[in-house]
Amino acid sequence: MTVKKICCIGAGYVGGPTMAVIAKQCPDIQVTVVDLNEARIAAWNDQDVNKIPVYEPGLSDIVAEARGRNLFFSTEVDKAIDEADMIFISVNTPTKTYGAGKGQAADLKWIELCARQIARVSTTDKIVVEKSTLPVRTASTLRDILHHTGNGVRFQILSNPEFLAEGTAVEDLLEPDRVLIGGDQDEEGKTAIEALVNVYSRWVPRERILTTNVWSSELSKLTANAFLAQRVSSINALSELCEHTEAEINEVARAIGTDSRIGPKFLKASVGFGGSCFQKDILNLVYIARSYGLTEVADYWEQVIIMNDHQKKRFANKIIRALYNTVNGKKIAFLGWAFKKDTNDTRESAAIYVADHLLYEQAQVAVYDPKVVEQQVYIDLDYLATRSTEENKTLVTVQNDPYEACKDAHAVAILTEWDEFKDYDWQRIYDSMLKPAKIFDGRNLLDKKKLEEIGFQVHAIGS
Ligand SMILES: NC(=O)C1=CN([C@@H]2O[C@H](COP(=O)(O)OP(=O)(O)OC[C@H]3O[C@@H](n4cnc5c(N)ncnc54)[C@H](O)[C@@H]3O)[C@@H](O)[C@H]2O)C=CC1
Ligand SMILES: O=C(O)[C@H]1O[C@H](OP(=O)(O)OP(=O)(O)OC[C@H]2O[C@@H](n3ccc(=O)[nH]c3=O)[C@H](O)[C@@H]2O)[C@H](O)[C@@H](O)[C@@H]1O
Repeated sequence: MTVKKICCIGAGYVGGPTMAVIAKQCPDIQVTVVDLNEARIAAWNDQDVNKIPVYEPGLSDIVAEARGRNLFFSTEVDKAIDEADMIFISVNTPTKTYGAGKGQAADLKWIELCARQIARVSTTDKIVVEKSTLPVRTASTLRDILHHTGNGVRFQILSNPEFLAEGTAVEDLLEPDRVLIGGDQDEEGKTAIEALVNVYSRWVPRERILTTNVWSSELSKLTANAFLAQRVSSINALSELCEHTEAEINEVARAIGTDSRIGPKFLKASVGFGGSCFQKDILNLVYIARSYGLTEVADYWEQVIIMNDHQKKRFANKIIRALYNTVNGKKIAFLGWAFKKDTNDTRESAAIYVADHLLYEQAQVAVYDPKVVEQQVYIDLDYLATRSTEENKTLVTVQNDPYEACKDAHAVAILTEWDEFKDYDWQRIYDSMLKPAKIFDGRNLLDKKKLEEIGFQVHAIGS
């Protein structure tokens, strides 16, 4: 079967970039990305491609090339579903905030709504692809809904989890380590798998396209994120030990990373991992394991989250301690608010939690981030519901100029590893700060020796 029309439900950080790349690489396939969020679709359609809602290096060029040719963004969900022969579901699957599984299980409300909508409007056979990250066995729910329409339309369900990382989405999509496709192992299932393999194989070497049964594919996505996050928590755990023993975490990371069995990636100690997925997916894994009565398995993975929470809190406490145990009324400049560099995404960013902890102690926080807009900072803090919106507005300012953010500050904290921070005029920043001027480098980004020569007191992670 040759795919001619693709519909993707969900125009977010995954749906937008993945579909833009499919459209770029497959000019003969019409790709329509739909979303209920009108403002988001309007932004994807903005004449000025620099105003698309997801900031990713290289993405605006791809959108400019394909949009209007074979890439479309629309709010007409029913129409796009009915016209497509392959439908990707790429909607959000956040942690449940209510009811059974609150705080751990994935909220599959939006997934189920999509399945019901597909069941309701489809008049021709479809391949439905799980692109969202889902608990293992979700395909059985989709199957139950889609196979009981009674209108004779046939559906095949595939799992095709996405492994892109934000900030490098375009290169990850153009040159993925692997593409994973899970499907039923009968004839119809294999035909559906092959149809999707044929889309990716236009640009991904065939040997990098792995095919499995649906359940392995669903579980592999949660597992990959759990392993990656576990590495960060492992190195962060040791960063604390380094701070007590004069060992240097960067040196330890290099020493272990050169062992080819361990490998050098994902060993950067930090203020803690953030992002929309690591925490949510591990909590989901923990919940699934518990639901099967696997207490030891659940406890094992939960520790990754416990360690991460500890690291964020530890960083905030370190600032408070170094500022003589009181930050009340003291200005602390935050360089970075996004959860990592090269993205405007702030979901679960460590910066939010560090700020919240300092605000609890009545600090004055001045935030500068090259890509995060002012309103987002307040939305993130208000979401925690720790204090009133007015109080957040009083205690936190958002600056467009990093030098302004650092002026008259008692301390500067690096929360995101934006490259530009390395090139700032640190002498100028030092001169404008209160003394002793302190830097808390939550990313081990800056040149500690140079800063100390200027006169800063530098506190790095694991050093
Ligand atoms: N953000 C990332 O880097 C990655 C995310 N994922 C997974 O991909 C999924 C999507 O994540 P994001 O793109 O970050 O989420 P997002 O929140 O940026 O985008 C989801 C979009 O789906 C839309 N939506 C929800 N229900 C809808 C419906 N019934 N009809 C039409 N539109 C609907 C929302 O309005 C929203 O714009 C999640 O399951 C996530 O775990 C997987 C890999 C990477
Ligand atoms: O499912 C997802 O959403 C995605 O989650 C992560 O991607 P992402 O969260 O975008 O970014 P990462 O590069 O993984 O970074 C996650 C967090 O860990 C932190 N990190 C990462 C690496 C490291 O060595 N140290 C460290 O603190 C980052 O600063 C960031 O806060 C995975 O890397 C992707 O493969 C996956 O598709």
